Amino acid sequence: MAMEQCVRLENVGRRFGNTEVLKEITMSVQRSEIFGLLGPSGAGKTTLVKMIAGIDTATSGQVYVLDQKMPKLGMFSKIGYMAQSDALYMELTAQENLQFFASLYGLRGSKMRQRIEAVMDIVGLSSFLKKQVSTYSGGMKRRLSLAIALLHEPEILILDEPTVGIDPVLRQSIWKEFEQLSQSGTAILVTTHVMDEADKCHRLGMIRGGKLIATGTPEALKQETGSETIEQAFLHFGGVQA
Ligand SMILES: Nc1ncnc2c1ncn2[C@@H]1O[C@H](COP(=O)(O)OP(=O)(O)OP(=O)(O)O)[C@@H](O)[C@H]1O
Repeated sequence: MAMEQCVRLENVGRRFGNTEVLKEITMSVQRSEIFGLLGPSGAGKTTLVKMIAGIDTATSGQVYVLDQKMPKLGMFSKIGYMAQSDALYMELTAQENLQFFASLYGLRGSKMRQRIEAVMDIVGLSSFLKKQVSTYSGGMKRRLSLAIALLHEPEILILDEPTVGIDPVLRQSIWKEFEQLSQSGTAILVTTHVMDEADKCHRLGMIRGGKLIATGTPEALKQETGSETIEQAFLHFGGVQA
């Protein structure tokens, strides 16, 4: 059966002035797939996901989302994007934040209420709905940002380090939710440098110095390099012997 590609990158590059931050990235993310972008700080993960989300533009190559060339304005309703830094209105309550973003996505009335309830339940914040966001901890803000990205049931979910500052128990339940979303057809692209999260992805892209140095399932990447862990496999592909 042919796989349905939700995201497709062809020789994508990005430079800032004379600095080439991403080089000839070719990869794809399929429907129902959790694809992890793994790499050290500064590797280019955020730059790459921003181009897929349509908030930055490649300087070379092509980015397609659902067969549409990005950036494209109308695509924002199909994409849920959780940035690395939280874009929340601190002086408003969580509920007001959610209502604001829900209205941008055209959600109204009972559908809006139902989605707000559902996403706050997923991130374990239901009892904090009416609290002002300025009183939230860092981890709670991350969870609220994730709730916002899930509001409009996007076909593609792009999550830039979604579980930073989130405790292990909740992190596990959030990953279960990612698994469920993927089973219901959502394509999920997640950046991480947490190795145990990398193991939960269906497929990984290892990125280092702006280059995609390897792609494959966690198992295949380990096998190919004779490694016991993803970390060792990463070091191997990066030219460092563990
Ligand atoms: N607007 C910009 N202007 C100039 N350089 C930039 C800009 N945005 C990113 N860069 C550079 O691009 C490189 C990749 O940054 P990026 O944020 O994509 O890395 P990352 O892999 O997401 O890192 P982290 O895990 O720390 O978030 C870095 O060297 C960064 O300094």
